[in-house]
Amino acid sequence: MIQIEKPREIFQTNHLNVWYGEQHALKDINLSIKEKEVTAIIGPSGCGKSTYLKTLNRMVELASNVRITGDILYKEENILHKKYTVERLRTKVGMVFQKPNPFPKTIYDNVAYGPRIHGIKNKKMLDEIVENSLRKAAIWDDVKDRLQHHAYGLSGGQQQRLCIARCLAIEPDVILMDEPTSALDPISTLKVEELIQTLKQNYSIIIVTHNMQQAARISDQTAFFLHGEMIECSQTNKLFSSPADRRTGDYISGRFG
Ligand SMILES: Nc1ncnc2c1ncn2[C@@H]1O[C@H](COP(=O)(O)OP(=O)(O)OP(=O)(O)O)[C@@H](O)[C@H]1O
Repeated sequence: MIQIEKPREIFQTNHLNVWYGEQHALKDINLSIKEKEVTAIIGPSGCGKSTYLKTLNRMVELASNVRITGDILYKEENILHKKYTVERLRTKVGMVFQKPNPFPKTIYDNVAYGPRIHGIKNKKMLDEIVENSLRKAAIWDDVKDRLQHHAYGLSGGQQQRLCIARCLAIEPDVILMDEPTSALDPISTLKVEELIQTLKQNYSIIIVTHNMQQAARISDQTAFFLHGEMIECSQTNKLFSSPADRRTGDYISGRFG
């Protein structure tokens, strides 16, 4: 008998609550993120999408007066446990932001930055990591003859793929993407979407997007958030064709948000 392997869960959030002071930004979120799939988080402005993403790499802790309850299991270990260090987490969970944010350095040094921090000094090894990461981010051909040029000389779309290469250089398992194409033109957007489709063969990707067509095009499962609650999460085809909750239907058909 042929056994079809089900995707494993890489992240599991159980009864997750986040407050910024009095503001209850995430309310009892129970969500499983599957390995080597693309999970899209959608919902209107202020519903808690970015907060959820930033909780997964504990960036949310940078906000003042933040309080978190519940569990976040990454490969079955609770990352909110005080023994789990942020440094350890960030080697496994990389992040790409809305606006491309290369460091004010050369293209090479941007990608080599993470590996150098982790103690890799050997030039040949760094050269290999830089080339492989740029290839995986589908930008090697654009930059291979100008690795020592400043990253700011690249177009916005190229800068975003460079930031993805920088993230891949630390060999993460998970890539968090917070509206990664919202500052890009349609052609660059298409390239990044194609890249996401390729990357999911090896990485688990969680993407926050305002663009519902984008969620429908590139994700396997979609979660809809509203006022800090997760209203529903299901296979993307199902969520967009027959949502279980009326509020999801209203949002995806443009009745609000
Ligand atoms: N650092 C912070 N301090 C206080 N409140 C915050 C902070 N960050 C976010 N919030 C509040 O938490 C709620 C959720 O914000 P969040 O940024 O997660 O929403 P979002 O769905 O990502 O919104 P958008 O689509 O506009 O980016 C909002 O009410 C927001 O004002």
